[in-house]
Amino acid sequence: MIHIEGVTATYEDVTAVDDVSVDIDDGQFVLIVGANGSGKTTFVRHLNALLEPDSGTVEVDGVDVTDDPIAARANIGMVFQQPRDQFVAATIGADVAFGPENLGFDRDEVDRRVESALEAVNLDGRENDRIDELSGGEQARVAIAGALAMEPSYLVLDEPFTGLDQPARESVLAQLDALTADGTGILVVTHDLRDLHSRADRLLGMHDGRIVVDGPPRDVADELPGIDVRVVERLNSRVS
Ligand SMILES: Nc1ncnc2c1ncn2[C@@H]1O[C@H](COP(=O)(O)OP(=O)(O)OP(=O)(O)O)[C@@H](O)[C@H]1O
Repeated sequence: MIHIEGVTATYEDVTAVDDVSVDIDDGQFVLIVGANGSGKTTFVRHLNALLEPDSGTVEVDGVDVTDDPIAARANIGMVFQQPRDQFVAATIGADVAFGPENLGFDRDEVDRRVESALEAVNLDGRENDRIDELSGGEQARVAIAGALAMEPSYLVLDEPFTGLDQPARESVLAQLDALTADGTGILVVTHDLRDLHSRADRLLGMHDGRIVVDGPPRDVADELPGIDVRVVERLNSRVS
């Protein structure tokens, strides 16, 4: 379980996350929505200690993530909005191997994880392809494979659909379905609820750094316009 208690995060005079407390159960599929600047990215970057809170704590399975950031990053994989920014190697295989290598696994275990992660995103056999020659959709899948190779309990994806065409979008959605079926917890930061609300167990809506909406997507649909989240399709019968 991820246990977040009283987390506040500021950038100089801006309070980006304001006293947030929330628990996220294992295997949950959670959407995190909110207007631009509501604090979503800052919030999720605390979950694996990429950012340290000014006050409050984040615990994963009872361990404070700032006490053991390496364990936190092994437990909570993160895929960023611009996958290009997170690649560390020139080829697919080297990039996906980087995380498990850093965790100190031996060659056989690294190879097994790379193979399994690439298979999961339908890029098996493409280890030697150059990342800069891939399409945007393929790059998104390499970024997901890089996170999967850590075999995390949770995968956090920040705006994973930005810039993806429909086939690439569907491929990422299929990937999320497979992970859900395997029991991996999924947290998706998104502006775009299309195809996602029916998959998610829970929606967290942020406004001015606080979580002000929390519930199953269908039950909270009519609270979304109040936090400037556009309801792009009918989420329940009361929304027009
Ligand atoms: N590196 C930074 N330095 C200063 N202020 C920042 C920084 N990053 C974010 N902020 C501010 O913190 C607040 C929350 O930003 P954050 O990016 O977390 O929100 P968001 O909901 O993810 O927004 P978006 O949907 O636009 O990505 C905003 O007011 C933003 O301007």
